[in-house]
Formats: sequence, structure tokens, C-alpha cells
Amino acid sequence: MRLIINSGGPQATEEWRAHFRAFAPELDVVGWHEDPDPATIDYALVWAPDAGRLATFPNLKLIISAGAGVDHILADPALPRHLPIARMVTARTQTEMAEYVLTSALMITRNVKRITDNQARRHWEFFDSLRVAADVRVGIMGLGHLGIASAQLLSRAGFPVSGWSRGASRLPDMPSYAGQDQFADFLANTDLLVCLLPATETTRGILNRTTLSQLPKGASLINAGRGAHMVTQDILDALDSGHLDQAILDVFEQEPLQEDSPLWTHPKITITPHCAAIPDRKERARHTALLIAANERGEPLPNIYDPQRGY
Ligand SMILES: O=CC(=O)O
Repeated sequence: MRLIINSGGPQATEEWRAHFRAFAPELDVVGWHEDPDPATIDYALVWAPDAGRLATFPNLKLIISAGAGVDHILADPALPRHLPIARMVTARTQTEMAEYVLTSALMITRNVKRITDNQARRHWEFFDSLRVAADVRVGIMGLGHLGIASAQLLSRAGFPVSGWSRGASRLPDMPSYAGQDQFADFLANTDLLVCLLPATETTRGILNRTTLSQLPKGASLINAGRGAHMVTQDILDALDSGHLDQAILDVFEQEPLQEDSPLWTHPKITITPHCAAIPDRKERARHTALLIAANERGEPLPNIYDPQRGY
């Protein structure tokens, strides 16, 4: 059985092979840059495969995304649409995302950006009105595995948390809002908006002027979903007008973020380099080996992309 991997570049292939030797010794692992007979490929583990290549594997059984999102794979116009795509959501991905969101939330409540900027210019600014977690209502957009894990960790840390999703998902033991009808209510009750939505045609540009204007004045934003969710100019305007207090952004339409982007130097924006939840190769190999074994046994697989929902 053969697995081809497009993740981490040619230099990662030996590391992938070493991990798969431990988790699935029977699997023959080849790198994307190597030139295997296309008919011998059974499985593909990919992040952003070059357009048309997956369609050249006539015996491919399953595409496994190297991440939780599948938008980079769907971008291939020649994608063999009849094949299932498994999204990479592991327990570790959930923990990493939850810890990213908690860290970012505390950075915002404790003014960490302003403090580190002040230090860079040796400026002592005294803060006398501190907020604690209980003062900041967090609203999480997107209630999949990552949204639920983040909500639970933030709630344990003392933040009042609610959630919103397009469909009727629910947060266990926390207020949940659903659909367009309840969006305004959700936003009106959110001091810190966290976007963990998948990138679909319906969520594109959802972090726009209209959405942001419905948050209370002084609210903040964390985006660890996708760059496509943001209307960048609207976010900059909301920060400049003071309607939005701070933003922590992990994802961008173009990555790496262009050197001349105004986001880099904005005093109210913290940039992180798409690092919120990136399980290491060992964890992804372990999960991939489990998926392949389950697929070979004919068992249903978790987190399969649903074209109806778009994620
Ligand atoms: O953004 C990262 C992922 O999709 O896992």
C-alpha cells in the first residue's frame, strides 16, 4: 500500500517515513516530489496539492488533509470530486487551538501588546483598570471540534462564553446562537469575538463592517479561522475609529503575509504566523495511520468533508 505526501516539502519526507515506520510499517511512503508510478498510489496526505496532480492517481482511495481545513485542496479545479476527503482533527489539534485562543484572550484582557510595545521604547505606562476573565464575554463563531474545545477551556478559565454557528450546533452547557436570525443577538452580547469558522462560500468576508459594527464598542477580535473571513480594510477602519479595541490575527488571504501589509505595523494588531493549531508530523502520521487502517477495514471515517456543508 502506498501513501504519497504533500506537506512540509521534500526536506520533510525522511521525517514522515520515520514516523510512518513506527505507526504503519507496511505503508510505503513517497514524497510529492518523487516520481512514483501514479497507478500505485492508494492514499494521499496533502495540504495544498498542485492543481491536477491528485487526478493523475487512478487508484486513489482517500485524500487526507494535512490540516483541519480543506479549502486548499478544494482550490484544485481538477480535484477528483468522487473521493472522500478526511479532515485532520486530532485531540492535539483541539488542545493547541484551545490554548491559542486562551492565550490570545488573556493577551487582550491584560494589554500585552501595548505593554511589549511600551517596553520597546522604554515607556512606563501604568494600568489601573484591569479586566479579569469574568468581565469579558467571549463569543465563538464556529462550533466544530475546535470551537467546542476552545469554549470549554475559556469557560474553565473564567470567561463567560457563548457560541454561534450557521447550523444548529450547540455548546454543551453554554449559550449557543444559530443562523443568520440570531447573529445580531450573538454579536451584541460579545466583547471578544473569536472566529474559528471553516472557509466556505457562505463564510467568506463574514468579518466585515456590518458584523463588526454590531459588537459593543471596545470589543476585540481573534481570527484563527481563515484569512478569507476578513475584510481587511473594514477591520482596520473599526480599529482606527476605536470601535474595535484590539485584534489578534493568525490567518491571512496571502501567506506568508506580504511585507508591505499595513496589518504588520498597526498598534492594535498582533500578528501570529498561522501557528494556532499545527499538530507535529508525528501526531499527523499517527492519525493518518489510524485513518488508513480504518478505511482498509471498511469502517466509517471521522470528519469527512461534506460538500453540502462546505467543510
Ligand atoms: O489552518 C490549519 C488547518 O487547517 O489545520
